[in-house]
Amino acid sequence: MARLASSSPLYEKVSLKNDGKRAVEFFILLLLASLLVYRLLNLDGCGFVWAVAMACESWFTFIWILTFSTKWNPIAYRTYPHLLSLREEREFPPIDMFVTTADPALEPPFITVNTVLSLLALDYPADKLACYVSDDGCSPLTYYSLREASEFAKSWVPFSKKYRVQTRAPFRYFPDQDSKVESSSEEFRRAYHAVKEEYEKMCQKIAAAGQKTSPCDLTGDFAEFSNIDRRDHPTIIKIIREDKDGCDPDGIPRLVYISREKSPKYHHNYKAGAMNVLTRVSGLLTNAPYMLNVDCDMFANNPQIVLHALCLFLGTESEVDCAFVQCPQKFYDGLEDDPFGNQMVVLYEFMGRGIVGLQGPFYGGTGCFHRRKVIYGAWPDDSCNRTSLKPIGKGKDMDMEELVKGFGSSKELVRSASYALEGRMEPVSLKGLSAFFEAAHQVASCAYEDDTEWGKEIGWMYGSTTEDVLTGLNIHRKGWRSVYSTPDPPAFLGCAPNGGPAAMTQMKRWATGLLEILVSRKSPVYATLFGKLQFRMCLAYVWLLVWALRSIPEITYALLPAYCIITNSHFLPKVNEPAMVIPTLIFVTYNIFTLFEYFQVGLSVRAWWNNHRMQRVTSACAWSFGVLGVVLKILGVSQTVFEVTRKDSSAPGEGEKVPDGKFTFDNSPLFIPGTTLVLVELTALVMMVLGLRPQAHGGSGTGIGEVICAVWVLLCFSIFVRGLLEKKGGIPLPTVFKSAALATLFVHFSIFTSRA
Ligand SMILES: O=c1ccn([C@@H]2O[C@H](COP(=O)(O)OP(=O)(O)O[C@H]3O[C@H](CO)[C@@H](O)[C@H](O)[C@H]3O)[C@@H](O)[C@H]2O)c(=O)[nH]1
Ligand SMILES: [Mn+2]
Repeated sequence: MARLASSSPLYEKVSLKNDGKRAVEFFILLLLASLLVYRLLNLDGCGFVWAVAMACESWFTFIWILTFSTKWNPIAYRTYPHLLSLREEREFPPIDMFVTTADPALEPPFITVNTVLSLLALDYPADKLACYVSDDGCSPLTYYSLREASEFAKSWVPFSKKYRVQTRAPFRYFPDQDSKVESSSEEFRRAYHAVKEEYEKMCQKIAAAGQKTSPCDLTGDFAEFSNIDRRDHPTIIKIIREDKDGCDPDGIPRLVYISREKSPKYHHNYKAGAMNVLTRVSGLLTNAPYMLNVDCDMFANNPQIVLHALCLFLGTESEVDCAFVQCPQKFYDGLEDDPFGNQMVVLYEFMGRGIVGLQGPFYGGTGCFHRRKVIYGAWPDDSCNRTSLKPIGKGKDMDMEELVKGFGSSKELVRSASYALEGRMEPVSLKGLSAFFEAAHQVASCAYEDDTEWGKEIGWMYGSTTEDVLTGLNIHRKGWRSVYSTPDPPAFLGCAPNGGPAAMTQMKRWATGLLEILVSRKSPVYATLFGKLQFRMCLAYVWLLVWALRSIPEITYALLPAYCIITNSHFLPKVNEPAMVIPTLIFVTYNIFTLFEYFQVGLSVRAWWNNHRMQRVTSACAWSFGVLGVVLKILGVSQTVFEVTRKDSSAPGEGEKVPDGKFTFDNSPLFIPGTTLVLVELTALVMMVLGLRPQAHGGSGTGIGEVICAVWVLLCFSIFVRGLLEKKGGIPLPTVFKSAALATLFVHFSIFTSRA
């Protein structure tokens, strides 16, 4: 495709480096180093506590080095889609859009429908778009809802394009617009009320269908859903909307529903498995060179997002610079001051942009545009074969036999894959829909991937519950770079889980999946040694993949003040020692510095504090179970699982929502570490106040430092203190008892070791 004259580039790359911040970060690094030196110099006679503290602090220094390196050169991309709009429509490449959903109860079809509607209404020639929905829940309600949505799209798509609606997910658009509409033109008002009425009808139908055991009679078009077991059923593929008369750029994109075959005999590999089926089925029908994928709750919030992404794909000098375009995950209905610390704004802004300045953003699983050929395992053109794995897709010398080995036995799929790898844009010409159905059922079956490269070298990678990071890493390993797109308004918005069990479970899954990658053969260390992953990119990946491991030193360090108070010893210098300056400075500088970062992106002190303390809670409670999960997997005791996050439905009449920012507890063992920590610190402080402690050895008893630290830990875990006191919504008694038992053990252990 011809590129525009270089005088009007489609995008710009801007460096956001900030020398002041670099200096402070370096200063903190120096402080950490001097603390370690101080510990080393005073090793004699200090014993166990000293060594433990030093080990933890070495780890924190290591993490800081990773952070420091990653944040060094933050980058932003600015894209100019209006320049792209000047081009002829026929120059625009086709895009396949994938939506995954897995459970109609945790992910209400109403939400999926809104996401799909927002995609169908994107500002892009409709005949170049196709939307594929994968339903791992095999739910007739989801299918029913999508059919209704497709009907409604007939009014919604032209309406939103004609009036340049910004938010094209109706459930977000209408409530927001109601107050403004009365001051608009007569014509708009009429159109608005008409389309709103249709929308409400659709909602009512979906809600009514959701109330019944099955949404309608499971006959006719629905017959395949009757008596179905979602864990054991044949493939269901439905073309909800096809492109009958060929090209109509002003029409409505194609919409396809897929529920892949499931069988207890085959592991379905969760989302990665679903994505691979979507890739194959779409390869047969449309075979677009670019693929957008979103989670079912991540609606398109910027209707121009495809154009923004194409600015990057088409504007980069060489393909190697842009394997995929990732948009950051942002959330709608974000609670004020981020009480659960899961909006990740600051994380994306500084760490995220820093990574963008390295080899490009990690793949985040949603809001991402991929090149199909990269997903098909292609290497950048100039690459030499540095690993034992054969590079696929080297243009002319493509070997048919190799392709069948990689892509499986479907002739149609192999042909379409060879087109994609060669960069030819046409889809395979299947003779009519029945030929398509036959081939599509074949590639969506459980057994299709046997003895192929799917999940290993082709498609979304298997073996981690964070398949996104693993898949992205495998792309970066080949030397590809990726690009970040942050248009205004934000490209996609999704829903962040509420605080409590849902958020903790999600964090546990992430930590587990990330650690699975670190200990696997696909780890970034190998990728740097034997592949083309850049060294500092490797450090950035390590920073992410060690999330779970960070829980161990963090819990240990949080226990140290309690241990010292109980045993009347110390792990910090005394107030009268000059060395006390070092930990004090670290504490003060670090906190002021991070606070400043929150101010930089316009957030409040409260948001900073919430994130800081929730980080400690997540680490102690969720990440620690990530370590446990992976250890059990390595020992062969149990497998890791992908537990789907509950999405709160804003569907009208779907019951009450509780977005009051209150952290809730349940019986899950995830809450035991936090409860135990709180009980231990409290016990220590009480023992100190009541004078129940042993005499200090030679005047080296607990100092003020340890007491401040214990109080700080209690402040960080204050939701647990509250949870202990509250009857309703507090920590369940069984959890309290288990934690109390652990806390008692710890106190006895401490006293025992100090006597020994
Ligand atoms: O067996 C499964 C399990 C999940 N999903 C889909 O995967 C997506 C993500 O699931 P969710 O429960 O929302 O997980 P999150 O933790 O919110 O997802 C984040 O983290 C995942 C990796 O852990 C990535 O895959 C996601 O893209 C990213 O948004 C959803 O659309 C699900 O429908 C499936 O299709 N099949
Ligand atoms: Mn999600």
